[in-house]
Amino acid sequence: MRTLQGEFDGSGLKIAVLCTRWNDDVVDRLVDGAMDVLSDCGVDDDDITLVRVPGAFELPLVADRLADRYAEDGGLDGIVALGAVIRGETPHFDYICTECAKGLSATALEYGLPVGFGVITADTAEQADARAQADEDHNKGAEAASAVVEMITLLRSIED
Ligand SMILES: Nc1c(NC[C@H](O)[C@H](O)[C@H](O)CO)[nH]c(=O)[nH]c1=O
Ligand SMILES: CC(=O)[C@@H](O)COP(=O)(O)O
Repeated sequence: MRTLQGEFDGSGLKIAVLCTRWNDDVVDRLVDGAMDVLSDCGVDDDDITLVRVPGAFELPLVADRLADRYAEDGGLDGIVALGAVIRGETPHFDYICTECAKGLSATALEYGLPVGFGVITADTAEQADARAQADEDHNKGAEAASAVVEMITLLRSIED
């Protein structure tokens, strides 16, 4: 039986980290978690581009624009999308979360580009805080970055 599995060797990879300004007290900790994982995987700091967008609703458009501009020429190997959407009084939360996830997934599929979904969707600030801890097992940014590196290497193994 043949098994295909990604690795966590990020040497030479070019990664874009997208993050929101909304809830930056949480999101900045997701960025820290993602950067720590990318560094641990051997991604060169000079090969990481950090892009800040207003909110989670804007993540897909910027992800799509980056993919369209850089994915084809080898200028981008993966995207880590980070945000924190915290439910309020109205259904606004649902629309933001749905469109954010749908849009990021559409870009991944359209360009064959790994996009890590590091967007916390929480009912309370406490839930969001619990998913942005320094411990990478409790940090959605670390989780998303790890998934991107693994997916890039897995997809390359399929192409071989
Ligand atoms: N409430 C949250 C938002 N709302 C803003 C939207 O994402 C968007 O920027 C606005 O609707 C303008 O288009 N964004 C978050 O990332 N997190 C939230 O909790
Ligand atoms: C998730 C959001 O958009 C947040 O701003 C909640 O806003 P609202 O209380 O108006 O639903």
